[in-house]
Amino acid sequence: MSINLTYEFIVIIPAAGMGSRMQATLPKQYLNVMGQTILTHTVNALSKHPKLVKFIIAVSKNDSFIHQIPFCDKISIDVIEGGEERADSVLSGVSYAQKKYQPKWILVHDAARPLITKNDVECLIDSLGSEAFYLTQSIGAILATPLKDTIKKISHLEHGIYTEKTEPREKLWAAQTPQIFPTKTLLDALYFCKKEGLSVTDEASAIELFGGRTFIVQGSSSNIKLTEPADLEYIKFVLNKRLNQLPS
Ligand SMILES: Nc1ccn([C@@H]2O[C@H](COP(=O)(O)OP(=O)(O)OP(=O)(O)O)[C@@H](O)[C@H]2O)c(=O)n1
Ligand SMILES: C[C@](O)(CO)[C@H](O)COP(=O)(O)O
Repeated sequence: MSINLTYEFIVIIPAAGMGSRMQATLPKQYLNVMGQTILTHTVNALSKHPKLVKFIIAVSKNDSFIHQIPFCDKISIDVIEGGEERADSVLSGVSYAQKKYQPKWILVHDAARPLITKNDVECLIDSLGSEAFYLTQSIGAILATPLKDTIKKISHLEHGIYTEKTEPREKLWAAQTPQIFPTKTLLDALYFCKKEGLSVTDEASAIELFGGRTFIVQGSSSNIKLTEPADLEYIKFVLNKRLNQLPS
């Protein structure tokens, strides 16, 4: 498959988690909603954007589900082995993509975020060519949303936990995915964090620890990550509305 790596993009989809917080009988990315797995909904949602042409799905070593999923033939998928932590799965995916396709840019999107929209992906990709991206000297971009609650930094004592002074809410946003970075830089940043034993929960954190800056694009509050049981009810509700084109 030839990929026009100037105007087309590859997406790493970390899907090797166990979904322990979900407390389900199978990993949450394989839970069935309206006849399709969460992972299928996520891949289908991403594939609505014409510039996303290759999906590299990182699954756990003993995954027995992925090859039973009937993805649409038009969607080009490579399946690789993920790792112990999310960052390891992303590192495996980016390393594989770099070796096989040498893409200039790479996107990373959680399998557990099935409500991503074509418009949000478009806004993220478009931001790379914006004056603001250039003027902020950013090297990549992420979707994120402003917080609705006041966030408290905590400290622990044996008697309980208490609050510490923290940043004002206006300066704190909730990161989502997709996150997009130059492939080589992201690969170097993830290797650096791995080598230094620095635990990161998203790609932007690795880039920041590696000395880079990340541009923020406001995403949709509906682009939640399936984490706990209550999230599944919301995802079912939104998917049902979209599939039945009810006004949101
Ligand atoms: N070793 C891991 C851990 C997580 N992920 C993926 O990273 C995404 C976000 O991670 P998270 O929501 O934490 O998923 P889990 O680790 O499965 O959830 P939990 O922490 O509740 O076990 C998910 O799509 C998950 O499949 C991964 O590819 N490899
Ligand atoms: C990448 C992410 O979805 C951004 O909010 C989040 O960090 C994933 O965290 P998790 O603990 O692996 O779910």
